[in-house]
Amino acid sequence: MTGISSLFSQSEKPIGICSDHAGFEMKSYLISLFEEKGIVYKDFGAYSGESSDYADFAHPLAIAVENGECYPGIGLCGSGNGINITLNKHQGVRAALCWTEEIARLARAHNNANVLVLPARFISQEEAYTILVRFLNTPFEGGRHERRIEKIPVK
Ligand SMILES: O=C(CO)[C@H](O)[C@H](O)[C@H](O)COP(=O)(O)O
Repeated sequence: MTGISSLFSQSEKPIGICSDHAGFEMKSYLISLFEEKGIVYKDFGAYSGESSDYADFAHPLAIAVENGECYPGIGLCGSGNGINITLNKHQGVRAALCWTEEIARLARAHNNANVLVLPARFISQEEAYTILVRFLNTPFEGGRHERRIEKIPVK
């Protein structure tokens, strides 16, 4: 598997990233990796570990992914559910809550997920790194999965 930096060089857009307070520490860890590897990103908050509301950060990230400003997105909260539910209110977002490398692979290969959501209170930093690298390095398979994702938006 190739690493974060080699994959990201294929994207012309910054990674968009957000969390609430529960995901702040893990977001900071991922941002430190981006900075170390020269990966361009845009941080949509939270900007501290002080108690906050995930929707305040998830909506701006979702809009940035929808309008093409950022790709892919990464969202983090305690369980991942609050951020994930909010992101998926946006028609142009396919956010996938991933807690294993295999689920991350399937989120890209089958669902063409454009936002990775991590449950920060339930995985280690090492697991987050592995999940993220797998997500970034897996292409969408298309075929039958294309037909299925085309049926997702509410008409
Ligand atoms: O929205 C969530 C659960 O669905 C997130 O995990 C939040 O981070 C969590 O609810 C925050 O909980 P806290 O007790 O306010 O820290």
